[in-house]
Amino acid sequence: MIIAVDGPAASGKGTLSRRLASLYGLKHLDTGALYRGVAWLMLKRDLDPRDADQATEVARNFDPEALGSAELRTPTVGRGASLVAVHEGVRSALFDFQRNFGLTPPGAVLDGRDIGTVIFPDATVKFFITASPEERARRRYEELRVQDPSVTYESTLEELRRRDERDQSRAEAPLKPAADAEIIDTSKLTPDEVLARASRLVDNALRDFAKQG
Ligand SMILES: Nc1ncnc2c1ncn2[C@@H]1O[C@H](COP(=O)(O)OP(=O)(O)OP(=O)(O)O)[C@@H](O)[C@H]1O
Ligand SMILES: Nc1ccn([C@@H]2O[C@H](COP(=O)(O)O)[C@@H](O)[C@H]2O)c(=O)n1
Repeated sequence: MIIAVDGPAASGKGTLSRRLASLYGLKHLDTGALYRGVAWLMLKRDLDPRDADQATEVARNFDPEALGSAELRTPTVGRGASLVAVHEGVRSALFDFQRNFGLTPPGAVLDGRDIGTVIFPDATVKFFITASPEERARRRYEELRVQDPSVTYESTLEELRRRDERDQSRAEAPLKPAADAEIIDTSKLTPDEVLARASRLVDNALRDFAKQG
């Protein structure tokens, strides 16, 4: 079983994905970490994430050690990730890794921006998790200010809007809900309520699958 979970930054897709994976005994892949990893490797080597050839080269020789970096979740790396993510070469270099991860038993929950539209258009169930920019900025600000007291809510909201715009308007695999995705707005829902809503849909899909035999 493949569960695709897409949505904008800080919408709660990682939280839901981890909980779905645990509930259904599946693996979980945060695909944003791959783009963050490419950006982090480039920044560490003083390379410009806007350079398509260099970004593609780094993605083709991706070093999984990057996924362990403590700097992966910083705003600078997040911004770099959305810059490397526009390059077609980077996206195709990361394609096989994501497909292979999902297709290896026992199946997986993958969260990102293009899982239901590009990576697994044939996913068993697809979700598009969203929330208002203000609520997403509030959540991200609460996380970031623990590490860096100089971060402000206003700068977090501005960066989040800029990232939404870049992710939605790029030519390659833009952020948008798959036509057959269930859209969940988490602005006024607790993580438990989001899980309850999502798992009802997964249970229905599993029931339909069992009936088909
Ligand atoms: N339904 C919710 N209500 C309130 N807070 C939530 C909810 N879901 C997640 N959060 C919190 O919001 C923050 C962002 O959530 P999460 O990391 O799951 O988002 P994300 O969409 O995966 O973000 P990113 O794309 O940047 O990785 C976390 O601190 C998480 O605990
Ligand atoms: N499937 C994906 C996942 C992520 N991206 C890009 O990476 C940036 C960081 O992602 P987070 O989920 O860690 O916030 C994101 O803004 C996207 O630009 C992507 O393109 N496709």
